[in-house]
Amino acid sequence: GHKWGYGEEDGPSAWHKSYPIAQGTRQSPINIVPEEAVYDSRLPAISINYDNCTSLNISNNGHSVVVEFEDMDDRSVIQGGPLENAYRLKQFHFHWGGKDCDGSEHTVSGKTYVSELHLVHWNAVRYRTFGEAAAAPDGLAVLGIFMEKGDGHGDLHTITDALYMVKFKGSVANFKGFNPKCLLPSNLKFWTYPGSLTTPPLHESVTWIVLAEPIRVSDKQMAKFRMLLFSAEEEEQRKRMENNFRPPQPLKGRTVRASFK
Ligand SMILES: CCN[C@H]1CN(CCOCC)S(=O)(=O)c2sc(S(N)(=O)=O)cc21
Ligand SMILES: [Zn+2]
Repeated sequence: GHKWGYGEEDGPSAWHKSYPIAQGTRQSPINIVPEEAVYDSRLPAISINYDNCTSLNISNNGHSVVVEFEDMDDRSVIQGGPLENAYRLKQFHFHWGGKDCDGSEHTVSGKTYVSELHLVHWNAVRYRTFGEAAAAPDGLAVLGIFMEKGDGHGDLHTITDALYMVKFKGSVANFKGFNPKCLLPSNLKFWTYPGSLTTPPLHESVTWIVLAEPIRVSDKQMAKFRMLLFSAEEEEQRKRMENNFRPPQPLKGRTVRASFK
């Protein structure tokens, strides 16, 4: 696909030139306004069943740091909430800022968090491949978890301690045996709305499930995310990987539902 990034020339405000869907009717992220969300008492709780042995590797794709999972069966799935069937865990990744004033993609009444974790799942019941699902209106379900400044998160260090291995774009390292269930907050109350990928190709294929309770990340842990690079080892200019977030997009009449009052 076409080169895109988060800089002045190739950043979110320019993406529409190569990806016209950027100006579509169900784009993400959005600003969530809790008072305007519709409480839906019929929404079942989210059910998360992740197997301990499906994580594969951690990598730097030049846009974020990504942990990928084996997804040839239903060992690690999310279901319930707004989802009609089980969706398979494919990967998780993060978005963050350069300083602590912003970094998350979704905002809550205009409040930004220092980072946002995305757990990406695909509908393997209806689609044969991830790529097919990624382009289908009910193909993906992304669980969004806000990360706020605080004392270090018990298990996040497993990830931040591995980031030195994937400093450069294109680097990959073994990362087996990691179960992201340990990253979830204690309360799984959520907002949900129909949206899109927040990076190109910006497919309008995501059922977003955004948890209301953030997890905590320490200064030291954030510093390790910020030592990652957008650039590959052989590139001259070394650009720090930070501010890899898209700002909120127009709601365009969509309803955000809440699983809680
Ligand atoms: C840098 C590219 N990021 C993409 C890569 N994928 C999509 C394209 O795949 C086609 C085979 S993805 O479905 O893994 C995905 S989810 C999110 S987000 N931030 O909305 O959770 C972005 C992306
Ligand atoms: Zn994301």
